[in-house]
Amino acid sequence: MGTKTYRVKEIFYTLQGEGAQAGRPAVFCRFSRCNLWNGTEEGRSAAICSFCDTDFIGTDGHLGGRYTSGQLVEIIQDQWPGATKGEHVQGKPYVVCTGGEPALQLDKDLVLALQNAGFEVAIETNGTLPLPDNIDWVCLSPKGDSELVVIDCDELKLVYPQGDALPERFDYIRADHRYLQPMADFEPVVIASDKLEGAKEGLSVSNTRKAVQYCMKHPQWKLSLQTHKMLGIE
Ligand SMILES: C[S@@+](CC[C@H](N)C(=O)[O-])C[C@H]1O[C@@H](n2cnc3c(N)ncnc32)[C@H](O)[C@@H]1O
Ligand SMILES: Nc1nc2[nH]cc(C(=O)O)c2c(=O)[nH]1
Ligand code: SF4
Ligand SMILES: [Mg+2]
Repeated sequence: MGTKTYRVKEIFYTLQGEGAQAGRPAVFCRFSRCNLWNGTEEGRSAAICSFCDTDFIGTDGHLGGRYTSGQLVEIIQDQWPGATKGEHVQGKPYVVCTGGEPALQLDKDLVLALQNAGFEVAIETNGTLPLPDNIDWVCLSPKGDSELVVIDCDELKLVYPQGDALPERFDYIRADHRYLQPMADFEPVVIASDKLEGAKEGLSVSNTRKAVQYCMKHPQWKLSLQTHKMLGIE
């Protein structure tokens, strides 16, 4: 029996840009592959999730590769200031498992290994696959008409507007926070970023307006802006 390896697109240290933890320093571990889109532009129109803003194919990004649990934990720990250098670790180390769809690969053992290394473990998931039950923070982001198996979460973060996934459809989901996140435009309109020239997508004025209006009419929903895109950070 071979040792299990995880396929990772990229690993980077930044601020969580979205939702209830926005502004919090975090290591992002972006797992390769998704079950709702094959990741190619040709495949986009036929995908269940057709508006994805992320390249999650392969293992060729920053610190990407195929890793055992031990290797992955070490690389993630290395990104946290001071964590492996015997210095005082400030703040609770925080890792966000994302992708692609991280639930295709993330398991209980890896979550536990990250926790044993001192990390609080978060996931960004589309909610169509079962999750390990020891994750500390679950951000559920439903897509189109896909069927959810995750119905309980810390935050529900719905990309808006989605014709097949109107907010009312998720009244039954238990969540401590409910966010609408404007769907990003693939022609960037306004972003206060020095990377504007190379940007493929950014904030959409009209989707943001629609989300603001919806939240003000239905105040159980709050607005989530992708602040990292405004800041020009990863
Ligand atoms: C790239 S996904 C990866 C994690 C997981 N597959 C999911 O969909 O939640 C990370 C987050 O970005 C959001 N997202 C993806 N494309 C977006 C877009 N065009 N505009 C706004 N948010 C988007 C997703 O809804 C999700 O909350
Ligand atoms: N800064 C930053 N915050 C994020 N929150 C969720 C992200 C994701 O792609 O999962 C993301 C991301 O890619 N960058
Ligand atoms: S489910 Fe998540 S990773 Fe997959 S295509 Fe949609 S936004 Fe992208
Ligand atoms: Mg992102």
